[in-house]
Amino acid sequence: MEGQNKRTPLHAAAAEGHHEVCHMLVQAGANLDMFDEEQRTPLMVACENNHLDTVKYLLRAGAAVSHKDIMGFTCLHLAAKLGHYDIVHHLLSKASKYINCQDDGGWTPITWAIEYKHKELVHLLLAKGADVNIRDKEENVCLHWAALSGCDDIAQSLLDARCDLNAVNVHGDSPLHVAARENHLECVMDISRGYEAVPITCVNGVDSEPCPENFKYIPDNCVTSPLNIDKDITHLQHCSCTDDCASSTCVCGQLSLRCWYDSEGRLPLDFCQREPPVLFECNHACSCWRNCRNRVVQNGLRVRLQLFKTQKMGWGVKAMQDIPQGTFICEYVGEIISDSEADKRENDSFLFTLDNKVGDVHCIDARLFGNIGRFINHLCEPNVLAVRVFTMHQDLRFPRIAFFSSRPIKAGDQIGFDYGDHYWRVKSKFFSCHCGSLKCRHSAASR
Ligand SMILES: C[S@@+](CC[C@H](N)C(=O)[O-])C[C@H]1O[C@@H](n2cnc3c(N)ncnc32)[C@H](O)[C@@H]1O
Repeated sequence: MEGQNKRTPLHAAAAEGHHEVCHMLVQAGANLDMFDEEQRTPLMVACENNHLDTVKYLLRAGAAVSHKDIMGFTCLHLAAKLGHYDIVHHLLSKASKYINCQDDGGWTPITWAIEYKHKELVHLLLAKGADVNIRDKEENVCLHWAALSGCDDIAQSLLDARCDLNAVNVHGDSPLHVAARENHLECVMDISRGYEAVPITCVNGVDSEPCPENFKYIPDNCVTSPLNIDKDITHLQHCSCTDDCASSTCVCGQLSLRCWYDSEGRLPLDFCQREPPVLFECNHACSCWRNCRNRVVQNGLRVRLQLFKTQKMGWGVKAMQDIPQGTFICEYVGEIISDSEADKRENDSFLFTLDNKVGDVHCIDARLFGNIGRFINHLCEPNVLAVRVFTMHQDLRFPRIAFFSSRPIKAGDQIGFDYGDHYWRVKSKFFSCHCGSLKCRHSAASR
């Protein structure tokens, strides 16, 4: 029996959540999978109207989960779009294979959950294996939709699930283009503007301060006045290795005492943290290949980091993944200046001194030009240490400053190094340490 909109009595009972009536109708021979005008079945109608008991009953009675309506929506699409968490959860427990089913626009259930900002539902679908890189009819991936809806938590979860930040749709837009156009740059922004191999997001969950824009993100050190760094290739000490430079005969390894990197590019547990050796990586004068073992810092950032607003230390840097001890985190990049120039600069908050025993002292000033390293705060219980590294030049006055994890770091931990007692002797007149550690040595209370 069909009524208005070609709906059967079973559609009507399902729409109201009268599962006992549904049961009577099914017992009396009602067809479970009749379509209404929009090609929706009673199960779809129950899903749309969030009637969990009716959904459970109809599934037990044998209703099909796979049907699509005239838009190509399945039950999962309908429930995901409307944010019906329990219905989605139940459907997935019964028929998880439809999790990545596409509707006529090429959208999957998670796309709808993203567009309507159903955060918990997005997390559920991610946990159940939703594919975030499926392209819709316009070649958008999930991040495009997160950028459009402007939900930073969801964008972050999608990045963590390896959604492609560089995916380009048929209009030539990446998710960043979409976010920029919608004025939602705070949510999916890669503060490195694509200069790093992994995007660095920026999140402020503390106040309304926008992501810092008062500096230029640069991936390598720069100069603003001539410093005559010796980059003469004939001055480079180099190896003649034809293997992977893991052996003790590698000249570059010998310059560093030995090649410290293991096969994963990590420093070993016995690496001296109190006085780290200077590292000489292989360079373009060597005979080895670009992928030899003795090259890590020159390969750039590889771990996922986030710039975040701390409660009391301004901006800080957080790990977005577990990081084993000895892993290269990032470099401290900025403008290389002379010590005398550094003395003239009013703001010394971003200076890193390149002490050396060979000549004039220089500093890296990351105030105007810098990378993510400029946001790393002081921690009295640090989890990274600074190591001096030479890569494509060996002018001993200008080592690169590379941060390596000094202990295992958990996803979500703030990253920090020890600024040193000298720093705090000078700065304690103006402010005290807010690292929050029970072992804090520079807090107001510990003075
Ligand atoms: C290199 S910057 C680090 C990034 C900085 N938090 C920001 O928002 O740009 C150094 C400055 O951060 C702040 N800072 C870093 N560590 C701190 C700590 N443990 N306690 C208090 N302030 C800290 C101080 O203002 C310091 O001058």
